[in-house]
Amino acid sequence: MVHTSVSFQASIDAIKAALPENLQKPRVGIVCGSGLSGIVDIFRDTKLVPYENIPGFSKSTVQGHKSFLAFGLLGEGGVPVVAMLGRFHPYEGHHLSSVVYPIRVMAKMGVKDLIITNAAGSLNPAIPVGTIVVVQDHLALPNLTGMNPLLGPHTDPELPRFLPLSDAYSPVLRRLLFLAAHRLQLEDSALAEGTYAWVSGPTYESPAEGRFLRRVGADVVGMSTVPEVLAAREEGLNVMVLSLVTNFVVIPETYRSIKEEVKAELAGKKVELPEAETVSHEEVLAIGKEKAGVLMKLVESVVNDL
Ligand SMILES: O=P(O)(O)O[C@@H]1C[C@H](O)[C@@H](CO)O1
Ligand code: HPA
Repeated sequence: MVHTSVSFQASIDAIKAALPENLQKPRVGIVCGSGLSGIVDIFRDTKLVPYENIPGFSKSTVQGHKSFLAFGLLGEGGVPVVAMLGRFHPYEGHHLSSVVYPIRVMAKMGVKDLIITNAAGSLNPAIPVGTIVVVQDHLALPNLTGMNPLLGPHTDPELPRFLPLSDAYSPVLRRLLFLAAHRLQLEDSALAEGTYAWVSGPTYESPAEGRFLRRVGADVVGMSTVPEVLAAREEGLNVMVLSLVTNFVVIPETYRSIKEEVKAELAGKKVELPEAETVSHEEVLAIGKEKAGVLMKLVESVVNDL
């Protein structure tokens, strides 16, 4: 799908037609990761707009993702916000321009700050399951090899052609996050800082891939977020990313040697078969459900302080 200023205006008109006046200019955008859409429960004056009613929007097909934009007021100050209850991943077959289309629409509606959440696997033994990682950098092999949402003709002279990424993750928003954690009396170990590796999915990492990502400096890995960050930065938004660690990436130090096992078996030894460790989307969603409350409170508190 080719997105033009005409299609953006059509999307915005359709959205605004479904909203009361006080929700039409959201200040903060939120993208909800797998199983993390519960934040809408603490919005006030909530209005849901189904993606199917918005020209240019696709439909999210992943379990744990809905297909609504949720508008409402958040925090004591009643900050107008918009949340994507469900995102688009390239592995679902969405073109990268469709993946980032809602981000551009949010920016064109007036959003200034974007808080992106996701579920991610930990590559770092010091970052256990349940930790919220405040992303400070990313490693995006797809971007480096030609799968970059900003590829293509430079049609909007208002946007930069060559986007720097050294300052992609706002220190201002991250500071507010850690102050919020202090106010909420979270334990120090509840939060970590780290680098998010973006992979296309939908396969989880092989052990060698996990080891590679760890060695090149990634702390967590996931299948989303980076395209959204790029589009948001191109649109001039301040961005913060919170990754909820839902599993460890399986990175064995040594491999089971079938060759040696067969030798042992032929020599008459009984060979114990170890249970294979794997990760599943069900596990990802279960941890999301368990920890969504903390994430929600942190986001509310940051929005309150903006
Ligand atoms: O949308 P997010 O990044 O939170 O979802 C993660 C990555 C995959 O879509 C899925 C794998 O379990 O969860
Ligand atoms: N790998 C990639 N994406 C993920 C993972 C993972 O281990 N967990 C949740 N999303």
